[in-house]
Amino acid sequence: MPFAIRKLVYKDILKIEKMDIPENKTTCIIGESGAGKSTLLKMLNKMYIPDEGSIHYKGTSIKEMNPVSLRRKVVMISQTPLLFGETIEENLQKGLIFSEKPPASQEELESILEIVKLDKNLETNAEELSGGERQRLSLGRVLVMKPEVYLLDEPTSALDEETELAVMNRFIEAAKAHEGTVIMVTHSMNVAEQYGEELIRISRK
Ligand SMILES: Nc1ncnc2c1ncn2[C@@H]1O[C@H](COP(=O)(O)OP(=O)(O)OP(=O)(O)O)[C@@H](O)[C@H]1O
Repeated sequence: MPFAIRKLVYKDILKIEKMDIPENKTTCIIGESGAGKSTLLKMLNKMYIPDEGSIHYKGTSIKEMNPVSLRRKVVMISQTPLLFGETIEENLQKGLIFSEKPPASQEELESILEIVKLDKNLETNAEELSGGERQRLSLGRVLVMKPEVYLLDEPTSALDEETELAVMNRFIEAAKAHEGTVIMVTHSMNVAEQYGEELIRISRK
């Protein structure tokens, strides 16, 4: 059980009595706009600290954990894709630098671009990418890191339905190949129904 949440309160935004998120599975978080879905994800990697209650990661309270080491294991993609360098290659390698891992080979990076269906060269300037392409680059960047947990905040919101389903299918398969846990906020009932092994609905407090 990577995450066990008990009696959590955050401002007047979130109140969760008990929530368990399973390991090596895909959990989809759904709920109306403003319900607190992004807030919950940000608590799981200690970007926000609950006012009350506890969050345990693999049996240890995250209060006791160093935020940087937690974020190397529990990696987040924000709702608005961020760029971390000039070229696609720099963006893909950035997560490895952050987690102090050796750089990936060109072949590995090219296979990651295929998984996320980003048909571009590694040398392409990332500034040229569209919103949907940047989302796929972000998915690629976290996939290269092979973290224990992926926190994905609407990772495919800018993609058309067909591409969204194809990308998530391949992403989840790749994450599971190294025993990753995927926790994803999504507005897409298609994605939630097809890939959510667990479904958590958040409603306004
Ligand atoms: N740091 C903060 N301080 C105060 N209020 C906040 C903070 N972060 C978010 N909120 C508020 O908390 C509520 C929940 O926001 P959150 O972004 O978690 O919702 P969401 O369910 O992810 O919404 P959406 O689906 O629209 O992205 C919103 O009303 C938002 O304005």
